[in-house]
Amino acid sequence: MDTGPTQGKKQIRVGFYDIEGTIGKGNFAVVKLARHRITKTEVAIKIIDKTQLDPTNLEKVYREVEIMKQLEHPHIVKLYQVMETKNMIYMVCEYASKGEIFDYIARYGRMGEPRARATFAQILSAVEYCHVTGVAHRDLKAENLLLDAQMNVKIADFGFSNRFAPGERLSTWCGSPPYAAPEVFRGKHYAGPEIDVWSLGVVLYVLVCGALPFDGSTLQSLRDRVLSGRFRIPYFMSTDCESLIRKMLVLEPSKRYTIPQIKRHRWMAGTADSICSVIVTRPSSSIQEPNEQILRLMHSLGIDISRTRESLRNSSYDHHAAIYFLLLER
Ligand SMILES: CC1(C)C(=O)N([C@H]2C=Cc3c(O)cccc32)c2nc(Nc3ccccc3)ncc21
Repeated sequence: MDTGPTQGKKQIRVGFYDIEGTIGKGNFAVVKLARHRITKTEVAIKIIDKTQLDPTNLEKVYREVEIMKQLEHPHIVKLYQVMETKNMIYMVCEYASKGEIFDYIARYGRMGEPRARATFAQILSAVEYCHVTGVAHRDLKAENLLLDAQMNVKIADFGFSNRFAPGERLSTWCGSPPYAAPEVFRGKHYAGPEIDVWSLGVVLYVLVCGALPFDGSTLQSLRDRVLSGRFRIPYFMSTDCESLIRKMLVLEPSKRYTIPQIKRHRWMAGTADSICSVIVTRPSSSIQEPNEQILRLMHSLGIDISRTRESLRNSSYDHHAAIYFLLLER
């Protein structure tokens, strides 16, 4: 019994993690703030009760895990470890301590365009990386864009994401209505990236205006607004910003800007040199070429690094991998 600083209050533990609080609750999942007992790093653990899920939603959870295992980018929440029991799945993830961009804007109001540009460039590099990796997020919205302690963007919640392949069409209705593309409202089939671009257009509008471009008191009135493709441009929005948003919120998917076109737009000028654009062209990862310095540090902690190498190679996402990723973070 740990009678240390908690003065006898029972520390709840999951694996090597001490639970410290609750960050959020979903219908079949709860997200807890926790701390790794060895590295003392804060993490966010998404705890899913499998017994509450029907086979379709269970399949979606496993797909989310598989997709998150594949993604490694500075502006995407990192998955460190997966633990599974008969009834539960525990996804140990990077903790974005400053919460949702949505709440940040609700509290501090719209961002000035320079701030919005820097934030949007981070979001864009993460989404481009997903598309290059063959993944469409499909639920991009201000509520899923988190901020870490350094105010960097961390995209969360790949619950709706899916792989897309050129030529293949997806059809599931997903995402949040104010961010959903017209073709999704029309129940049309779509490839994937172009509905993320529409949502990015809505996100950029929200960052700059602090309000949604399309809204409505009923789903029907919202749908009509989206399908009209008309939205208000406030007096304070620059013409360059308006021009970019109008190229993303295009009704016809084939005429909508692609991410490379967005990056070249004059409103985005000056963000191309950010580190992330380098990573997209060469998606190297610390999984394929483990960081030898971290392995040496683990060895000095008495941790078996041959087990760690094997765990990284097999994408086991077990305790060894978690310690490696957590030490890499610092
Ligand atoms: C594991 C993971 C990725 C996750 O599933 N959530 C949940 C939980 C709350 C929530 C939300 O409010 C919006 C999106 C995702 C989520 C996380 N929340 C955080 N930070 C946070 C901090 C203060 C407020 C909200 C979120 N970091 C990592 C995650």
